[in-house]
Amino acid sequence: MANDIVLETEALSKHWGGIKALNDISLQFHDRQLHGVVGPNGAGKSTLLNMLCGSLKPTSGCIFHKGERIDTLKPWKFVRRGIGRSFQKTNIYPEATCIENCAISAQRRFGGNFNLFVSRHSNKLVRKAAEQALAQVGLESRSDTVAAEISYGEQRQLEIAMVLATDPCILLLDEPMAGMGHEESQRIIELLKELKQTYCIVLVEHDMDAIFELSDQLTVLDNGRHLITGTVDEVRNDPRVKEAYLGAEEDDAEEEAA
Ligand SMILES: Nc1ncnc2c1ncn2[C@@H]1O[C@H](COP(=O)(O)OP(=O)(O)OP(=O)(O)O)[C@@H](O)[C@H]1O
Repeated sequence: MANDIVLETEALSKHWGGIKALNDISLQFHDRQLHGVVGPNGAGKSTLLNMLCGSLKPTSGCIFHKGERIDTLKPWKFVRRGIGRSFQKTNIYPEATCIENCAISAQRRFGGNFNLFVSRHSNKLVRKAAEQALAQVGLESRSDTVAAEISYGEQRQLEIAMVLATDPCILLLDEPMAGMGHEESQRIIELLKELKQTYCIVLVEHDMDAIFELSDQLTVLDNGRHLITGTVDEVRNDPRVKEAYLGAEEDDAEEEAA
């Protein structure tokens, strides 16, 4: 195993009854690279992320983190190992300030809960981690603003900060640009370009321009199957990919016409 592979799946499958949400997927994710995952609706992208962060157990197959098998571990152990995940829908506490949102996440790194018995030292560490995470995404000026009051784009940035506050080495990001305008997406693209110099990032995203711009490796899933993994150019020119997407577009057009 090349030593820059930080996360690996081997013949990973998730079946629900007769539904093969993901079937026999073997992938390697490298340190300091952004690995895009795309595919038509229902391809299995979120299912893959859910298994990579431990919240869903595979039906069969294995997941390795730095060569050690982890798919049998509890989800909190994935967090402790530095595997952090953001969600498709904004997952923040709207009534809490930005710094409090990050502190709640950072707390997971230090293993405690907010309570009267947390030491002053660990409170300081939590506060520092939260401040650092906010600064990483460029939201330090929003530190004391209630999360509900910042813009939608900033809320998505905050969600990335909340993952960063858990001190990850791997970021699993589920559609961080969903619902954003061009300018806001551009801000996230620049942020991810910077973050991928430090972290392994697995990015599920429907915005193809963003995925093409950001991905070092790109995987296409279709109907639970692995279609191809390669560079952006390799993937773009692959006839199977065009077919998977054109097929999907034709179906959409037929539905709209009906
Ligand atoms: N809890 C579940 N029970 C049964 N089937 C499920 C469950 N979760 C997902 N599926 C099915 O698994 C398949 C893959 O779903 P998944 O959400 O991973 O796709 P996706 O590529 O993320 O789709 P989208 O782009 O629409 O978010 C779909 O057919 C979906 O209906």
